[in-house]
Amino acid sequence: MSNGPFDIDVDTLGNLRPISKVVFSLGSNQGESASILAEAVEYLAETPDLILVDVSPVYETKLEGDGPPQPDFLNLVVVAESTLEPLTLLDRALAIEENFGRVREVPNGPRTLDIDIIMVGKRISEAEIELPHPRAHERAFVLVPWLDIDPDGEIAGHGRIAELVEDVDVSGVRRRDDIMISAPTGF
Ligand SMILES: Nc1ncnc2c1ncn2[C@@H]1O[C@H](COP(=O)(O)OP(=O)(O)OP(=O)(O)O)[C@@H](O)[C@H]1O
Ligand SMILES: Nc1nc2c(c(=O)[nH]1)N=C(CO)CN2
Repeated sequence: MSNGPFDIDVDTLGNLRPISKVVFSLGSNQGESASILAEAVEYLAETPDLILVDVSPVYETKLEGDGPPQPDFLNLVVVAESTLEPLTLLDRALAIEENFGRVREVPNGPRTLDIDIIMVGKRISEAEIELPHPRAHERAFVLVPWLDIDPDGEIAGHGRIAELVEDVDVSGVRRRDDIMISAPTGF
């Protein structure tokens, strides 16, 4: 098993598999958003070879970026560690989104669940996945929750989240301490 976080894993055949830090951003602004996020965190926690390290507080956030008028979001960030390949993680994220009936009808429209993969260790873009996520460094709904659980976090090519958050407008994000979501298996 693991020699520690973000280290090396030895599988049953003796192969060495690097363990990467993985950061997910989850958002919902359609349906029962708090329960949807809680269930999505459970699905992530049930993913083989993906260990949740921490789940951020929940934030209520105004739409950032383009899109038609729509309800405010609930957002949170999950920090995990995994030996899985980025495209395997993306497949899992898309499968969880589909489980909540996400259909891409209106561009940038409301969504029951959106899971963005912000980073997978030092991995960079390949095939259908952009890494690190190209807009994460300018999004308060990613940086603010992430900072709560990972004060030393960094986005490769952009720097420390503690500094990035100084450059974004945080007036549209509000912590919702009345909504408690944590990983089902203790960490
Ligand atoms: N790092 C990534 N995380 C999640 N999806 C990604 C990533 N890189 C590429 N994609 C692809 O982008 C597609 C479009 O994502 P989606 O429609 O959810 O965009 P969005 O989340 O609304 O906008 P944004 O990309 O600005 O967050 C996904 O289906 C996925 O295949
Ligand atoms: N507040 C907020 N704004 C967004 C969000 C989101 O989750 N929350 N997701 C987006 C596309 O991923 C675009 N804009």
